Amino acid sequence: MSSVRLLVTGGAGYVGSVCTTVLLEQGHDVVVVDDLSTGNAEAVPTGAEFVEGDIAAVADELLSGSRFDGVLHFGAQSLVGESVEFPEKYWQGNVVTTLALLEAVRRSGTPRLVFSSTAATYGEPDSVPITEDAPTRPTNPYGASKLAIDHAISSYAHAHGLAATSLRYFNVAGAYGGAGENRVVETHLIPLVLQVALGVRDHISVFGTDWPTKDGTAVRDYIHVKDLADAHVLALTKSEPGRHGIYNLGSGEGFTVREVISACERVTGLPIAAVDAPRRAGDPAELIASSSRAISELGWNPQHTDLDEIVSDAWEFTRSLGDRLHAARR
Ligand SMILES: O=c1ccn([C@@H]2O[C@H](COP(=O)(O)OP(=O)(O)O[C@H]3O[C@H](CO)[C@H](O)[C@H](O)[C@H]3O)[C@@H](O)[C@H]2O)c(=O)[nH]1
Repeated sequence: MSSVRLLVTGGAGYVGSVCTTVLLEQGHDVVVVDDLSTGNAEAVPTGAEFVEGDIAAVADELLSGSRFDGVLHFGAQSLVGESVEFPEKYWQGNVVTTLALLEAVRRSGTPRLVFSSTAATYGEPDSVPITEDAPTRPTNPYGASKLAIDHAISSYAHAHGLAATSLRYFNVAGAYGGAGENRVVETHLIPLVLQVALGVRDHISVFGTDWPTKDGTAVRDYIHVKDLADAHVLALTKSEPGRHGIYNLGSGEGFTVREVISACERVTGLPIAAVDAPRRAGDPAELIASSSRAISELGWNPQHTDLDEIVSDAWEFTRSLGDRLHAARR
């Protein structure tokens, strides 16, 4: 793809910052917009122009002010447990904000949109691996809000000729180009387990040990954030006006929570204390992706599917945070 000008929402967050790094490496011109409600200004990669602000408030002015070739929309509220407790944050922060962004895209005639959708749109699957034709029955407001947005994007694509793509991420992990998982409030399994290895936390809670899985703990499909970023670039290149492509992105292999903890022990060479805990509200038992549509239609070719490699990159990043993590937990 020759050099293009792109607006990245949520570019101070984990996935958004890694994608921005990859887009900059490929010579594209990137403007990041982020309200820093969950991201860090220092995560915005050098070389990107940074606009601090609420996406809904600034999108119209930004997109109509100068021509953009596309928008990559990462900015979102994305914690399953929190969405059960505070659904309003998800309907407002995800759906209302994205509707404002879609209107700004339509009014400015911006031709392309890539949206961060999620495995949570499927809910508890009838069978795995999950294809894009599986029923969408989200089990939490987070997944429901992302599904509502997917529907809105479809109708905008069909009515207004937008070239749109929704990428349904499974469990993103790992690090790339100095960017990794570094949230103010961390709830994700791999960074938390690695914080135990680093001595920042004394144990990891295992949410649910009575799931119908091989060791009773929940199964997830972990995808390396660099492979995910590559899929975004392909989505920009391959999307067509008036069409909304939906693609699952995972490695196709499921690992239980206990297997992830073992991988972290292997990679770090350190023992990790785990304590059994009740199930977390809104969690499904097992999520494994079929990414065959992304592979055949987008030409996606994931390079980092080995769990130990994903954990190893995450560990390098977690160690680089070192003292700052200790200070934050004090
Ligand atoms: O301290 C913890 C944290 C997590 N888990 C378990 O580990 C698994 C993975 O949990 P994460 O919080 O790391 O990830 P989720 O599967 O909840 O969520 C991920 O997948 C979702 C789709 O289902 C969304 O896309 C979300 O943004 C993304 O982070 C789950 O079974 C969870 O219950 C624990 O046992 N202990």
